[in-house]
Amino acid sequence: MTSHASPADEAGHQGPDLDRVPHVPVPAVLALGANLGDAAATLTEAVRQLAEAPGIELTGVSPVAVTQPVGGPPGQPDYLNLVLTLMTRLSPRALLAAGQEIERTHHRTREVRWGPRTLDIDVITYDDLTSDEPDLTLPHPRAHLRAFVLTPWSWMDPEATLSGALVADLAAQADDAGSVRRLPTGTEGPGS
Ligand SMILES: Nc1ncnc2c1ncn2[C@@H]1O[C@H](COP(=O)(O)OP(=O)(O)OP(=O)(O)O)[C@@H](O)[C@H]1O
Ligand SMILES: Nc1nc2c(c(=O)[nH]1)N=C(CO)CN2
Repeated sequence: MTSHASPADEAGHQGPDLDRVPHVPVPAVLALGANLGDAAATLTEAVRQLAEAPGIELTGVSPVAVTQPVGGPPGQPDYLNLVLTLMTRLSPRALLAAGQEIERTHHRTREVRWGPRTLDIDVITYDDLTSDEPDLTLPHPRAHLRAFVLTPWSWMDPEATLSGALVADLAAQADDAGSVRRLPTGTEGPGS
């Protein structure tokens, strides 16, 4: 565990320093989603890009989930989702930026909130850091409600916890629990 607290600023606001580079690698969890183009190929490539990114060492790749879209415009294709665990020497914001850079290489655009996308990479947790900053809220503010994140995470690590709760329990309680299924074995995908 590392301390990320920064001194209170002039307004008395105290928050984590999201640009702080850790002294030792810290654990983090990322969630990936894709529902445009060849989503399986995109996820495979994105996992490879993250594995090769400086300052990131992947420690786990979940099986791929086929998930019905949550929110956003109607008529979107199903998503493929997966979760990665890693150790990183990057600061929280640098880890977010690394994911966003990879999104850009897959021509990710941001037009409609929760609209279809070639690739989305969310930072779910970074060490034990909590942040209310709009550009990087930690843990991810909606992850605990999303079976499309929680279920593949629990497949990979049945003991995983998020903010003190068992991820598998949160997955079972999520509104979208019934619309997440495992990509059939033998299908192309980074977790297969
Ligand atoms: N934990 C986080 N992981 C990724 N982005 C975050 C996080 N916290 C805040 N953000 C900010 O959210 C902004 C919008 O991100 P994005 O376009 O990926 O949202 P979304 O995937 O459509 O929706 P959601 O945030 O519900 O997953 C980003 O510019 C980013 O700075
Ligand atoms: N099934 C599914 N639904 C979503 C997803 C996603 O990755 N999978 N991402 C969203 C915004 O991040 C909104 N809705």
